[in-house]
Amino acid sequence: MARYELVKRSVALITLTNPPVNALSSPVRHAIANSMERALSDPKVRAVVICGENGRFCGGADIREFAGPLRGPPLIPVLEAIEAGDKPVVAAIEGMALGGGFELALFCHYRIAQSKARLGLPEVTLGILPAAGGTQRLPRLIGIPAALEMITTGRHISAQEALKLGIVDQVTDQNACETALEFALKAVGKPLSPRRVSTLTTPCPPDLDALLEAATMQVKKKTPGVMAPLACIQAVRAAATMPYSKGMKQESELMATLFNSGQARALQYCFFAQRTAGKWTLPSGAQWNNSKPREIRSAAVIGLGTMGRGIVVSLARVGISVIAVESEKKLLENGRQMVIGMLERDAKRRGVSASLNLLKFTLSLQDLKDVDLVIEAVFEDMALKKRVFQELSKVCRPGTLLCTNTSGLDVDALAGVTDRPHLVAGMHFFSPAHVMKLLEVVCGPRSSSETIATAMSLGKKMGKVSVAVGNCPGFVGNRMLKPYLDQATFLLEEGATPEQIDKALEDFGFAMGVFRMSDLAGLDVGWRVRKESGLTGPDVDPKNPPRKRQGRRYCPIPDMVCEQGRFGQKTGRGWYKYDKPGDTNAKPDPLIQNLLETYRSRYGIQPRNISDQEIIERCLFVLANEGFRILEDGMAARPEDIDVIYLFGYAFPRHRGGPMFYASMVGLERVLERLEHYHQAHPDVPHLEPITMAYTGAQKALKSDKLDEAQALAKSCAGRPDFLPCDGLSICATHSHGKCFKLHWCCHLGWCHCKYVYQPMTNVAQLPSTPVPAAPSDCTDTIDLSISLTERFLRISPCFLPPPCPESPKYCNIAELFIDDYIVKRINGKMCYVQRPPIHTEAPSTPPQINPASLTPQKQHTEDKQTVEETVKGPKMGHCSSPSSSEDSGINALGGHYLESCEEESEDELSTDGHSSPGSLWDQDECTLLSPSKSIVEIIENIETTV
Ligand SMILES: CCCCCCCC/C=C\C=C\CC(=O)SCCNC(=O)CCNC(=O)[C@H](O)C(C)(C)COP(=O)(O)OP(=O)(O)OC[C@H]1O[C@@H](n2cnc3c(N)ncnc32)[C@H](O)[C@@H]1OP(=O)(O)O
Repeated sequence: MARYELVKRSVALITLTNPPVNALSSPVRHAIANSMERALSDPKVRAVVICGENGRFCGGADIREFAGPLRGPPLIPVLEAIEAGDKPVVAAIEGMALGGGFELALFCHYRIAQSKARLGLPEVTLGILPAAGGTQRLPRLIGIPAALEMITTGRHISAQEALKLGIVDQVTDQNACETALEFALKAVGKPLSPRRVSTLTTPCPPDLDALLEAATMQVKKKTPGVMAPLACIQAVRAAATMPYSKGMKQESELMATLFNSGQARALQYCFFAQRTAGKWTLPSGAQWNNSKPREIRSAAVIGLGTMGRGIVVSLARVGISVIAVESEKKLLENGRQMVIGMLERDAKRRGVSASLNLLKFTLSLQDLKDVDLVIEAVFEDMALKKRVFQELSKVCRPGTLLCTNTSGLDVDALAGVTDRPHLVAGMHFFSPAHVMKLLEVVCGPRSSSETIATAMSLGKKMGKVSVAVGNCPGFVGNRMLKPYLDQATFLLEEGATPEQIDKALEDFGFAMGVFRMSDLAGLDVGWRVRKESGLTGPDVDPKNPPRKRQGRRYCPIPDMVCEQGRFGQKTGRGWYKYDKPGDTNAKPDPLIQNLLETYRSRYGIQPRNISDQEIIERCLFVLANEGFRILEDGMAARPEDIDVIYLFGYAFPRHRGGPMFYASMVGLERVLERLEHYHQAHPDVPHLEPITMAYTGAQKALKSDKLDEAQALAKSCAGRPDFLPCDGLSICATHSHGKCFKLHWCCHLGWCHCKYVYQPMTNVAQLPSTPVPAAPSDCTDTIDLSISLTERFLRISPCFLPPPCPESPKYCNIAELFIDDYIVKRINGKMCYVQRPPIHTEAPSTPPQINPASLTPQKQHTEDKQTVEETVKGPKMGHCSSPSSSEDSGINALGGHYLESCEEESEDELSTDGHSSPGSLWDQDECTLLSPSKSIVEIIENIETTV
C-alpha cells in the first residue's frame, strides 16, 4: 500500500501503491504512518518525498470506505505527523492530487507538481467537505476568495494555476518524483516553521462578511437545497475567524453533519453509478470486458437538424472525420454554417483550433461508402428512417455500422431492412447533442456485441456517459417519462395548477418543473406525436370518451393548450405566458387558469387541494415504478443505469441520486404503499399499479382504520439492524427539524422526512447528555406489508446499502450545526426558518493581512448562451434535416434540462434544488413572534404536514 525506499542515501521515498488512484484506504493510511515514523526516526534520512505509483499521486479518501463503519487510523493524525516532523517533506504530484490526496500534499512542507497534474477538492460533489484540514489550510495558503471558489465548486485546477495561486512551489515538465528528490535535498537545513501551513494566518479580506454572503447567495442559487456547499462556506468562515485548532474542530463537526446525510449518500452513489454504467452487460452475456470495440476513424451523420448538427460537432471535436449529409442544398448550406460556427466557438472556449478540416458536407448518400459508422438523425418517422436504412445498406461497405438516433422507435425494425442487422444499433443522443452528456446505446435483439461495444466506446470517446439499454418503445428514459408527464396533467385535472406542480418539483430539486420545461422544449412536438398515434385529432372515434383512450385515463388538456397555438416559449405562450416569443421568464397565465376551470366544470370535476407531497409522490414514485418494470423486462441491466439516464438526460437532482435511488431512500415499502393508495384512487391509471403486485402477486394486507401504521411498521421492522424504532424523540442527523415532535411513520423507520429528504435519525439515547425517554408501550395491531419489492431491489443492486449502522455515525449536537444564518423554530404551530442573531466569532490572534491572492475575483462559470438560444428556437419541421430525435419526439419534454446537467468543465456537477436547507435548531414554541417580516421568518411547513 506504500513502498519505502532510501534513495540518494539520505532521502526517504514513500510511494503510495493502491491502484487505480492510490486512494487513502485504511492500509494506505497505516503505511503512510509507519513510513513516516521510520523516516523521522532514521538518522540517515534527512528529507522525505511522497509520491504515487503509476503517475498518480492520490485520488483522495477511499470513497467506498464511507459506506461502512470507519476503520483503521484516522487520516488527520497521520497527516499531522508529516507536518510536525523535523525533516522536510516534499509532495511529488503527478496525475492528480484530489480530496484527501490534495490535503496530504497540503500537510507536506513543499509541493512539486508535474505540468499535466490536476489538483482539487472535489468533496463537495460527494456531499461532504474537505475534512482533513482542507477547509482550514487552503485559505491560509491562498486566501479566502480563491479557496472558497475551489472548495465550494470542487473544480480541478491545473498545475500552472496551482503555481500561480501559491499552492505548489514548482511545476516541472520532467518526472515530478525526480525533481522532488533534488528539491528535498536542497530544502534540508532550511527552517520548517514557515512551511507549516497550520501556523499561517489566513489572509482575511476586509469585506469578509460580504464575500461569504455573496458566496452563500451564489451557491444557494446554483445548487439550492444542497447542503455541502453551505457547510463548506461555514468551514471557510472558521478558517478566517478562528484559530487553526478551533477551525479544525468546526470542520470536523460540519463533516459529521454531512457525512451521514441522505445527500452525501446520494451523491456518492451517483459517482459510482456513473462508473458502473460504463461496465455494460447484455442478456446474451456480452459485456464490457469480453467484447472488443472497433476503432472508428470516419463517420457520417444524416440530417443536419438540431440533433444532427450536435452529433457532427461531438464527433469532429474528438478527431473523427465526419461526412454530413442533407437532402437539399439550402439545408446543407445552413447546416454547414451552423456546424462550423459551433465548432469554432467550442474550440475558442477550449483554447484549441477548430477541426474544420475533418468535415465534409454532401447531398449524396453515395459519398458514404467507405465510412466506418453512420448515425442517422433524420425526422422521427419510421417510414423515412426505413428508406434511409435501405439506402445505406446498399451504399455502405459491408462492414459499416449503421446507427439510428431515434428517441424511441423500434431499432430492430430498422435493422430488418438492412443486409446487416447485427451491425445496427441505436445511439440516442439528447438535445443539444454536443452539450448533453447522456447517450443511450440501444441494443436490438440482433445487434452484435461488437456493435454495442463500438457504440459504447465511441460514446466514451465523445465524452458522453453512455448507458446500454434494450429496444422497447421510448427505450429507458422516454419510456419512464410518459407516466411522469401523465401524472402531472392528471394532477392539473384534479385541481393543481402548473405553477404549483412546478414549484413542488423545483423544491424537490429539479432545475425546472415539468411545465416550465415542456414550454422550453416546445409543446407542438408531443402534440404531433399524439396525433400521429391516434390519441387525439380527427382520427379519434367520436364515441370514445374524451378522458379515456384504450380503456385508460387520458388527459386532453395538453392538446387543448396546443389547439390554441400555445407551443411554449417559442410562441410566447404555453403553460405559462412570456413577454414575447423566445422569452424565458415564465409567468402564470390567467387564461390557463380559466381553461382549467372550464375544463373541470365541463367534466364535473370538483377541484381539490393537492399537497406538494402528493405531487412528488405521484410524479416520482410512478417514475421509479416504471423503472422497476424496465428492470423486470430486462431493458436496463441495473437500477444504476436508470438513475444515470435520469441524472444526465433529464436533470434529476443529483443530490437525490436518481429515481431508483430516491425510491430506496424513501423506503420501498413506503413507495409500494403509496402507489397502492394512489392506484386504488385511480384504477384507470395502470402505471400507478405497483410492480410488486403486478409481478409477484404479493399479499396486500387489510388495514384497519384505527391501525397505527407507524407502530405497526416499526414492529414489522423490529430486529432489522437497518431500522431504528423511535419514540418520537429522535433527532434528524442532518438538518431541518431537530427533534421529532410527533409519532410519524418515518420516525419509526429511523428516517426523518425533511422536505422530501429522508434523513437518518438517531435515537436521543445515543446523544450525549440527553435523558433517555421511557420506552413506548407495545402495540398489538400489526400490518403485514409486503417487502418483496425491497428484497428484490436489494438483490438486484447490492450497492443500495441500508442506513448506517449505529456505530458508524458520529452525530453531533444539532444546535451547533447550523450551516447558515437561519435556525428552525416552531412558531404558532408552524415550522419556520428564523434568522439567527449575529454570532460573535472569535477574532484571529494576529491582525488579518491582505494577501494579493485574496483579491482575486471569484471565477464565474459562464453559460453557453448559444446553446441555450438554439434550443429555445425550437425544431424545424417537415424535412429530412429536421431535428429528429429526443426533442422531436415530444415525449422527451425534459430533454432541455441540459442547462444544469451537462456543463462541460465539471464532470460531477451538482444539480439544483428549489429550497435551501439550512441547519436547524428545534425549539418548542418559545418564540412569540406573530407577524414577523418575511425577510427574517419563512414558514417551512405546518407541523401537521411533516410527513
Ligand atoms: C463523522 C464522520 C467523520 C468522517 C471522517 C472522514 C475522514 C476525513 C478525512 C478525509 C476526507 C477526504 C475526503 C475525500 O478525499 S473524498 C474523495 C475525493 N476524491 C475524489 O472525489 C476523486 C474521485 N475520483 C475521480 O474523480 C476520478 O476517479 C479520477 C481520480 C480523476 C480518475 O479518473 P479516471 O482515470 O477517469 O478513472 P475512474 O474515474 O474511472 O476511476 C477508476 C476507478 O477508481 C475508482 N475510484 C476513483 N477514485 C476513487 C476514490 N477516491 N475512492 C474509491 N474509488 C475510487 C473508481 O470508482 C473506478 O473504479 P472502478 O474501476 O471499479 O469503476
